[in-house]
Amino acid sequence: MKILLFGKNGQVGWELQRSLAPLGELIALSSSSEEFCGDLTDFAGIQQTLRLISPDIIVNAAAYTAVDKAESEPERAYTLNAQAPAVLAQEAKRLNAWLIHYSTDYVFNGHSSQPYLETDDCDPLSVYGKSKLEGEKNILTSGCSHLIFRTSWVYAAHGNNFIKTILRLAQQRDKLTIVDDQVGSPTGAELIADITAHALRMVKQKPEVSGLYHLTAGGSTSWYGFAKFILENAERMNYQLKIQPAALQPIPSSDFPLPAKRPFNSRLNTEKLTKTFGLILPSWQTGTARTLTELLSE
Ligand SMILES: NC(=O)C1=CN([C@@H]2O[C@H](COP(=O)(O)OP(=O)(O)OC[C@H]3O[C@@H](n4cnc5c(N)ncnc54)[C@H](OP(=O)(O)O)[C@@H]3O)[C@@H](O)[C@H]2O)C=CC1
Ligand SMILES: Cc1cn([C@H]2C[C@H](O)[C@@H](COP(=O)(O)OP(=O)(O)O[C@H]3O[C@@H](C)C(=O)[C@@H](O)[C@H]3O)O2)c(=O)[nH]c1=O
Ligand SMILES: [Mg+2]
Repeated sequence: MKILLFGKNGQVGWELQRSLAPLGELIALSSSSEEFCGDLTDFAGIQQTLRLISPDIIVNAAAYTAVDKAESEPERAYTLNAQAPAVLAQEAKRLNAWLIHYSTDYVFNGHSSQPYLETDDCDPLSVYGKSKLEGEKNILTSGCSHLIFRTSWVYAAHGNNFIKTILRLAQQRDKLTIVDDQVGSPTGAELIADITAHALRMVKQKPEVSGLYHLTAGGSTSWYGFAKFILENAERMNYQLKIQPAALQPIPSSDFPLPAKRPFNSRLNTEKLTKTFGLILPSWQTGTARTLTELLSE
């Protein structure tokens, strides 16, 4: 089995390099790869790469993920998040290959009080969310076999994320205010990569699993709850903090204006995933604690 991975240096891409390696021949590309074009803004180059390699499975971990910057750079966000997946899907269809892709909780408006189902209506509030939703639709309508995993609040030891931002700010600032009215599930890139590999072991025997799945860690919290958990663990691990966990200040989103609007409710219902693939999803605290150990014991 030949697997072609795009976006190998991102949070999820990095972990996929590890989790997909035992499944077959893995070719992992970044935007600056030299032997094959891995730049998803170069559609002709990507098409050529796919035709030369002719993979059985295409995994797309590359994306435009700068949520606020996307508001002023919509063309680039749409190129990477909507049009590039369409090119990958067309080629997957042609090659009879599977396309594995990732999407986001930000496709929802967050007005619901329940965790969102795959069948719930989408209504993204931001350019990032809109561009990701268009990417999903382009894959669905292409007719290729696919797995689209919608995940949320991704962190990892490798890459940039909320955990690293909070650890840095807690060493620099005297005061830290964190929004407490947006809730979701912080999800480790390790978990996403491991579940991707698990699912890929099944697709050959069960092609009917093709579809869209919500994939997050278990449980939920607010960004404030996430930050507090990070600092409590960091303190226990003797990480020098200028701000103690109890000094973090919960605030409403309205007190933290940003260019992009975020959903208040980002919780995703993951039953379709756990039932289809026979999985149990560990709590967000388990993965976060593990990543903190990895980061702070270096
Ligand atoms: N981060 C999050 O909180 C969440 C992410 N997701 C989704 O999960 C997926 C993985 O996200 P995550 O790992 O966090 O993303 P990262 O931001 O960590 O990585 C994105 C990767 O995309 C690559 N990339 C950017 N531009 C290009 C390009 N022109 N050609 C090829 N690659 C490019 C970057 O590589 P390079 O540096 O080489 O340009 C980078 O490695 C994405 O689909 C994202 O939308 C979903 C929910 C939450
Ligand atoms: C740094 C910081 C952030 N915040 C708030 C702002 C925002 O509402 C929330 C999270 O901030 P961030 O900018 O880190 O997160 P954001 O970029 O919105 O994260 C999103 O990324 C994309 C790619 C996704 O797909 C989503 O699932 C989600 O993970 O925390 C504070 O309240 N205080 C702070 O000091
Ligand atoms: Mg961000």
